[in-house]
Amino acid sequence: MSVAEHRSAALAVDGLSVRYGALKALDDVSWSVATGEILGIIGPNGAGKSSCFAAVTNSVVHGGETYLLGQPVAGVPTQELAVKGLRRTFQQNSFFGELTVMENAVSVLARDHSTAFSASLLLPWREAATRRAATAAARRLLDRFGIAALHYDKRPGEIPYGIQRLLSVALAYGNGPRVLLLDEPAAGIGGNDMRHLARILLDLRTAGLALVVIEHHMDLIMTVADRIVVIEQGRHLAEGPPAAIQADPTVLEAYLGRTQ
Ligand SMILES: Nc1ncnc2c1ncn2[C@@H]1O[C@H](COP(=O)(O)OP(=O)(O)OP(=O)(O)O)[C@@H](O)[C@H]1O
Repeated sequence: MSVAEHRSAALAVDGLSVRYGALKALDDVSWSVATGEILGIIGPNGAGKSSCFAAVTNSVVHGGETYLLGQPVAGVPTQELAVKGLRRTFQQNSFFGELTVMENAVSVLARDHSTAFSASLLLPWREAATRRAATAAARRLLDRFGIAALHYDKRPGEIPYGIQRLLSVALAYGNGPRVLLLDEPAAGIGGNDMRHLARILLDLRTAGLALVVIEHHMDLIMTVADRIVVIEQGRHLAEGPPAAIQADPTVLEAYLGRTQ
């Protein structure tokens, strides 16, 4: 990968390697995503896709370098990366199960705002105004992800599963990162929920977010991604636009062919 590519990408990873004991889960994998682009990452179960996200967010020991908005960030703690604009979701839904949907949204926005915003939540004379502002911001966040008001006062476990998946993405998005990594956002959903998710991903792209999406649902990823990286057994197998990937004999042999 050239120096120019590092500088122009929203996120670039160069030579990522991850080992779990004797297992080489990821071996010298490189890719990048630009602002306003959706990069899809596909590959068979256990190929090393989630390990990519773990390495990029510095939550696992790894080799290689990561550049966020042109700056090397390999040693930056995960929480600090989130503040710098790199956030992720996990395969499992992730929210506070005892809080309502609205309270979950308010709490991530309080986390993402400045410490002054969070501190002001504790000052009694500013509390009412701050809470109103926080609730209004949380409504805007939930609305952006198509989460209807009828769900606001429920706990996440009480809302339909498709909406739970969107809530996980909304909470990771918070006050708006520069790069969002989504690990199988469509896991366990289908039909209208999938179409809804696709629309939201395209809207986020239009708004200038860089998105990296790991996905097993080929319909979804081939529809929304601008470019696809294929990983197999920890290695970068292929890369290109969806149509080229779908027609690539190596990919068909290694991955897509097995699902047909
Ligand atoms: N914490 C861990 N400790 C040991 N081995 C792990 C760990 N996490 C992942 N692995 C192994 O590393 C390999 C890559 O796993 P990874 O989860 O990155 O693959 P994946 O492509 O995301 O798979 P899937 O599509 O099934 O989620 C697999 O063999 C997996 O069993």
